[in-house]
Amino acid sequence: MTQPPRTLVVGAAILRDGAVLAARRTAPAETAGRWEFPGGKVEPGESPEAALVREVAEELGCRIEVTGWLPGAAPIGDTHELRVACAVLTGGEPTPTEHDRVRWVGAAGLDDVDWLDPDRPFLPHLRERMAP
Ligand SMILES: Nc1nc2c([nH]c(=O)n2[C@H]2C[C@H](O)[C@@H](COP(=O)(O)OP(=O)(O)OP(=O)(O)O)O2)c(=O)[nH]1
Repeated sequence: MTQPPRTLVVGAAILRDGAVLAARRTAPAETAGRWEFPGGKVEPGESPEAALVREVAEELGCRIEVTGWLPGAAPIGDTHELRVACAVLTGGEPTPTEHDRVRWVGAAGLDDVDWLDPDRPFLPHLRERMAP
């Protein structure tokens, strides 16, 4: 039987000064305390880039510009999938409204962060983009 398409979740790897912004989730309980790329579900009729700009404005009160997508997509459970784009800040300073912490992580510290599992396959690609 054909499976229905997975709902796309997009995450923004916001890069500045050789570091990426990680955000710590507060809900739901299964994901609280784990770190992720800010973002969320793409709404019907919305482009992935527009979803990222919207979600980051909602979650962090700042503006970003998407600079390119990291390769691949990672399953989230049975129904969703994650794609991650690199982005740069174009206005404002990230101030979390839904996460309880944000932090800038350098390439050397990427593996030490307690990322959500679907985020991990993107880390080698991200490290390449962060190389000086
Ligand atoms: N935003 C984000 N979600 C991720 C990442 N990795 C990962 O597994 N997820 C999962 C967590 C959630 O189950 C799902 C995204 O849900 P969400 O709650 O952030 O999405 P949303 O803002 O559109 O929320 P909603 O109100 O529509 O539920 O994807 C990631 O790096 N960023």
